[in-house]
Order: sequence, then C-alpha cells, then structure tokens
Amino acid sequence: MTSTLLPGNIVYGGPITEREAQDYRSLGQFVLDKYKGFGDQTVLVDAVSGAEYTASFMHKSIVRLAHILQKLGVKQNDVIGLSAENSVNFALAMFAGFAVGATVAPLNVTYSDREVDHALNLSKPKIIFTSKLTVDRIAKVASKNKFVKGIISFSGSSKNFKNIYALNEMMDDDKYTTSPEFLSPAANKNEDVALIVCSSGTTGLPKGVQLTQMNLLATLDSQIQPTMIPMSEITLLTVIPWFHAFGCLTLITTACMGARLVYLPKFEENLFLSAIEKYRVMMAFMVPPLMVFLAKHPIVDKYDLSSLMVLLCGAAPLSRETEDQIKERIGVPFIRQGYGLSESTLSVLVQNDDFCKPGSVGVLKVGIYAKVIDPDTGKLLGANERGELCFKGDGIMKGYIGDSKSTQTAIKDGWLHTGDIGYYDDDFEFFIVDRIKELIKYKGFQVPPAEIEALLLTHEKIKDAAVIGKPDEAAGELPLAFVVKQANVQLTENDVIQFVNEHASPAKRLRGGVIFVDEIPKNPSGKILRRILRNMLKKPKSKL
Ligand SMILES: Nc1ncnc2c1ncn2[C@@H]1O[C@H](COP(=O)(O)OP(=O)(O)OP(=O)(O)O)[C@@H](O)[C@H]1O
Ligand SMILES: O=C(O)[C@H]1CSC(c2nc3ccc(O)cc3s2)=N1
Ligand SMILES: [Mg+2]
Repeated sequence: MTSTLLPGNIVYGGPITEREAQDYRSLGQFVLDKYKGFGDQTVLVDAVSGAEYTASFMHKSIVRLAHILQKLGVKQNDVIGLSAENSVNFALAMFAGFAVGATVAPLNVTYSDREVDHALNLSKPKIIFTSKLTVDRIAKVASKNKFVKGIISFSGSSKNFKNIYALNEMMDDDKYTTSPEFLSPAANKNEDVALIVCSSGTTGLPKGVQLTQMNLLATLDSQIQPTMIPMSEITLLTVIPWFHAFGCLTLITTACMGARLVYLPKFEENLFLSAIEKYRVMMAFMVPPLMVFLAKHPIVDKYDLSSLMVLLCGAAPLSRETEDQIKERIGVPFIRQGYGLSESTLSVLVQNDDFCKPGSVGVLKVGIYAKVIDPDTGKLLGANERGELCFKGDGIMKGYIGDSKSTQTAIKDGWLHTGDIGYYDDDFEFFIVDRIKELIKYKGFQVPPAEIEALLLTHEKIKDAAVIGKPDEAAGELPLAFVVKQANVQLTENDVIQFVNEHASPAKRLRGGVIFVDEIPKNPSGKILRRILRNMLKKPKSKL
C-alpha cells in the first residue's frame, strides 16, 4: 500500500481492508478461536527448556485459566497485573485475562520496589501474576496496597503476602472447571481497555498507557497481511520483553497468525545465537543493542545464522552503519526498521520491500494518518521539513490512566503528539531525527544527539556512545560524548574530538568534551537513559 497526501499536508497510509478482528465479539474470543483453529501446530517454543506448546494446548489452558479467574471473582474490566519474564505462563495469563474481558497490566520485571509501587498505583490490579523471579518483590509491595486481593504465582511463594495461589495447583484442580469451552463476554471494544502498558520511562516516570480492545484488534487487522509462506511455516524469535508494548504486541500478533514463536526469558549471547541455529529462525524481533551485538561481537561467527531472512528492529534509533555491518557479516537479506510508541500500540511506520532507504523507519502502516508540525507554532509542514511527528488512527491509545493532564498534552483533537522530531521525503518515507526533549541547544542550533552517536559508532575503536548537552553560560549547551572503547584499544579524548570535527558540521563538535565510561545506561529496549548521564555530570563522582 502506498501512502497518499491529503489536503493540509496530511499523509495517509491507506485503509485497513481486513476487518476480521475488529468485527469480533471481543479480543479474548478472537485469540481463543484463533488458537482453537490452529490445532496441533506448535506456536510457542521455550528456547531455554526446549519445551514446545501447541495451539490446542494454549486454547485448553486459556479456557481453564479463564474459568479459574472467574471463580476468583475477576470481572469484566477488572485489572490483572502480570510481572514475569517471557514464558508460556506469561502468555496464558495474558490471554486468559483477555478471555474474561479483564484489563492486563504487564510490569517490568527489573523494576525496583519504588517503581513497582508507582506502576501498581497507576493500574491498581486486583490480582497479580508473578514468576519465581518476581513473587517476593511483588508480594512485598502488594502488601502495602489494599487494592491487591490476590497473587497467582507461576512458581515459588513469599511470606510477604497472605493470599498467594499456585497456578499449577489450580490448573490441575477440577474444582474450578472441566468445561472445554469458554465464551468471552461481549466487549465495548472502543472503551474496554485490554492492556495498560508502562511507557519506558525514558523522559520521566513511566506512564500507564491504556490500549483498548479496538486498538489491538485494529492493529491485528493491519498486521495480518497475506504472506507468500504460510505463517504456520514461519519461525520467529523474540527476546523483546513481553512486559513492554513492542514485545507484548509481537506475542499477540504472532499468536493470532499461528506462527511458531521461539522466545527467550532474557538475552544471553549463546542462547540467542544457538536458538536461531537450532530452530532455523527466519525472522527475529530486535532492538538496536541486539543489532550492534550481531554486527560487532566475535562470538557471532561461531553459529550458523543462515536461516535468518528478516530482522525487524525498532524502539530506538538504529544506525545505517550497523545495518550495513550486519548485512555484510551475516548476509541477512532484509533488515526492516519500524517506529512506534507504547501510545500507538505497535509500530505506525515500518519499512517494506518497496520503501527501505538506509536510515529510514519506513512508511505509514494502513489505517494510520500522519502530519509533521512546527512544535512551536503548530504550522503544518511538508515533505523534507523537520518537525514534530503526529499520528492519528485506530491504534492510538485511549489515554494515560489517572493522568488526564498528560493525556490532553499528548492527544490533541485525536492527534497523538509524539515528542519526536522527524520528516518524510518525497516518497513519504519517514526519518526520525531525535526527541524534542533530547535536542542539544547550541547557540540556537538544535543538535540531535542521535546523529553524533551514529557517527561515533562508525569509529572502529568505539564500542558504544551517548551524547548529551553540557550546560554552558554562553552557548546554552555544548555537545558532550560519553564513550565506551572497544577492548584493548588506545583512544584519547582528543582522538574522539578530532574524529567528530572531521566528519560533522561545526555545531555538532564535541565542545563539551568526552568522558570515557564502561557502559552506556540503557533500558531493555535499548533507549539511552540520558537523564542518568545528565545526573552524572552534576555529580561527577558517580560511576557508571
Ligand atoms: N525506530 C525508532 N527509531 C528511533 N526512535 C524510536 C524508534 N522506535 C521508537 N522510538 C522511540 O521510542 C519512543 C517510544 O518508546 P516507548 O513508548 O517505549 O517509551 P519512551 O517514549 O521511550 O518512554 P517515556 O514515554 O516513558 O519517556 C518513541 O517516542 C521514539 O522516541
Ligand atoms: O510492526 C512491526 O513489524 C515491528 C517493527 S518495529 C515495531 C515496533 N513496535 C513498537 C511498539 C512500541 C514501541 O514503543 C516501539 C515499537 S517499534 N514493530
Ligand atoms: Mg514516550
């Protein structure tokens, strides 16, 4: 589908012609019926244990767990928390939540007590699913929040909370149900919230993004395109955390397509590479740090990755150089960048066979409208003009839970204002420049840190880099680079400064200097946590 330009410089990705999912009774029923239809196909593979799960196993288990949730008093639109790493039980808990018409609130398993408390007080879950890894911390924080009535643990328990059920015991106990079927309650799809996902907390405290059943159903209809190879013969791999919007939606979309999804609970170099080799993985969902790993790490040469056809990368900037290095080294035929926000359900822009210029994030998906505006005046901009990206469409969130002020700031007359600066070219292919909040203001110039970082990553002695603005009385801010050197190399601050001087325009020079560090602080999806670096500047003693 090619984009069109509507009056007022509005770019349109075209209509979603498919309506199977959107016209369904509910999201939960859609997933149940899809799984039932795929029968004995393998749909999930645990890369650690090697366990394989068929669609009929998933269907039967979701039905059973849905009955259990109802017996525990979970009603339509109640909130269920889900704090676990990628696992078959994560998928069962989420889909059973959808089946009973509840709202599912995934929680980042690396959250501290304070962050768990913040997230719980956003979504206020009645029941929380936990894994062995998270049960103790969740129990401790839940005991301080009266709205939590019960915890269902995949394994392990805790003395910190009285009402903890063991999932496996309940699943084996026929007192709950032996009925082979379950009818999901009919949903008010535009209002009923399916997911409350926490944004990544890159620019501040995470926000509770409410995604309605229709947000997900429309995304499913836009995503499920006819493919040459039947989806049942496609093996995908994901290590993207399912508690994050990107990971969660890849689980849901692949489940509804009947593909075989190999998952990892967390990234481990050998496990990641051996899973690709062992399961002959064809497509992998990626984030930039994983792409940099594939491009640069020596261990990659030890594995046969020849089955890889497509790498789908998003969530943070991917440099063209990294893309080229991977193609050169591994020969992956297709690297597809996508751009999305928690607030847009899944990606709104994604590259395809016809639109995949190096460094672009692709073109609009069907059902999505875009406009680029001057962030100061609101003026509608045209092709090749840099401004704030705004999107409208069926995947745009209902709003931030408990925060109408931030919702009104983010969504104005139906348009999601992303806070990202970008532009589209004459072919309506989009390019992300940076975030408004991250731009370095040097003497009136707006310097995008991502551009200097991409340049620094091309230096053979530099393993990773992050650039921020160092406050300066005269100039406002001076670009300053935090640099991680490759192992056993000689590299001075002046070498780095000279390198940028030779390759970048004057405003982008590292007048703020260079600080060598052991690692760049990032969140799981590879976003640089610049606020941590800014704090480091204020307190130089703090170590990274
Ligand atoms: N392909 C991409 N290239 C560059 N940036 C991207 C890409 N995909 C996503 N992003 C960035 O990720 C953001 C969406 O990320 P997410 O919703 O996970 O939370 P966040 O915006 O990082 O955190 P918070 O909103 O809590 O500050 C986008 O606004 C954009 O800045
Ligand atoms: O839609 C796709 O095929 C893949 C390509 S990259 C992508 C992304 N989805 C999201 C969702 C939320 C978010 O914060 C970032 C991304 S990138 N989705
Ligand atoms: Mg955001």
